[in-house]
Amino acid sequence: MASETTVPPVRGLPIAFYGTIIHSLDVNTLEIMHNCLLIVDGDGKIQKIAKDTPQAKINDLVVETGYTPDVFPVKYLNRGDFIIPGFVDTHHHAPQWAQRGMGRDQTLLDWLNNVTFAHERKFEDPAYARKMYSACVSAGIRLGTTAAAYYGSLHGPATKILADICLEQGQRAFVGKCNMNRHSPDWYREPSAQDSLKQTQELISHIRRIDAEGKLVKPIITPRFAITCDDELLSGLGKIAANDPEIHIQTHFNEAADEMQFTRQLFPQFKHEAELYEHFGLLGPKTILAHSIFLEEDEINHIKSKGCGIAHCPIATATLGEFMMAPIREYLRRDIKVGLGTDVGGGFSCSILDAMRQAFIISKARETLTKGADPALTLHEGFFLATLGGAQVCDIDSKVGNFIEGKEFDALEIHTVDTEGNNDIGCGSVGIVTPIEDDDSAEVIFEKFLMTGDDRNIAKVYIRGSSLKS
Ligand SMILES: O=c1[nH]c(=O)c2nc[nH]c2[nH]1
Repeated sequence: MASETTVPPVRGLPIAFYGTIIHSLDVNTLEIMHNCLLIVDGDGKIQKIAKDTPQAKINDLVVETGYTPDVFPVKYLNRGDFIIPGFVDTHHHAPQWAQRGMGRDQTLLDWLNNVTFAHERKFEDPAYARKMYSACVSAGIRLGTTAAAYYGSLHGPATKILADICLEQGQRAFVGKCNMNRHSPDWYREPSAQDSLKQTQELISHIRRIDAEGKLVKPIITPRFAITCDDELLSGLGKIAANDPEIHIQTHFNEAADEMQFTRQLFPQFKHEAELYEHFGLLGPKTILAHSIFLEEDEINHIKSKGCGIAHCPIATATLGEFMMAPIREYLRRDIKVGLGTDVGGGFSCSILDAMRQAFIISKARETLTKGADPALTLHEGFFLATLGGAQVCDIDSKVGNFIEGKEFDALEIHTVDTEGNNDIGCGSVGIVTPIEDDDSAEVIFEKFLMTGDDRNIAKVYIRGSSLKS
């Protein structure tokens, strides 16, 4: 009998780093910790952070923390190397991994009908699902995504496989199957609301069986959007959420002109989408709203009062259908939670670094359009969205997102200089990151990585203290 997937054990042994550690304390505050000793305990939790520690003091601190220096592994980071928190992808369609960027010239609803549904249908085959999802999850880890909110296809069995794979590979994940019982081709539609709800309950039970404490993988209710869910289905999902305060929810929200028009036609009784999803009990502090482009004033107040988070997906919204720009500056001004999403496969890239760079471009365009009223995102803000902001949107910021003693160590070890001290050769282990020069400060090196680095610079990926990329 095949054994069931279980939570991989944590490393079991402590590890420590000494060098430059960089993280966000909040949206406005980037902290660069120099000569920092960071100790991770055997359970994968950050046990000690000691900034500005002279090298000669390391042994004393190791002893103070309860370890024996002779046998304690301290990893000394070279100049050009640093540690940052892992990236959080707040919006990712795993079954679209092999169709990224296809059909960009179409409007959203045409793209779903002409490109996407046919592709997602392939996930009725569990063997295909296993092959694609394994590749998709390992690519995300390689690119530094330590946590992701995944939409599966409509298939319960394939989505269980996605959850299994996240657990097997050790990625932190929210996994949901798409609920959709209308307004899609009959060959890609659930037969009834009852069937969709049953498959959802079974998926939730499966995930809670393989990861009972939700250490890595958690279920997430995933009404694809109101167009594909009838009233009975939306009410049933709202009831599941009402009876399960721990459950997360994700959906698409105010994302395109054709989508908004059709939604209004289907639900004329609601003044906007916020009222619609609220009516069905689907808005709360654990709800992730993808896109959120065209919100009315009242709607913004609504989602703020409910504590919802926004998955900003600037690649998809700028390249699929019309060019659209979510009002991110306004959301940040109002203290609404915002993170970044790759939106694979409306988004062509599965890299959060790419999503961050595109967020800079979109925010520049908005700054110009608003004549400076909505200033463009700063580098620090972009990095915050990619890390702590994403963790807030997924409601896991008490566990991960930055380096605070007691949090779990989800982190990336960045190298911008190879073992010979070179980085200007345009190839090899450090890729084509902008050359590091002798007088570059840690902040300059960090900016060079954010703006020009790629997965070759992500030398190690740690989730709960275990290294997943070697
Ligand atoms: O970017 C998107 N991708 C999708 O698969 C989808 N479905 C509904 N709305 C959507 N938007």
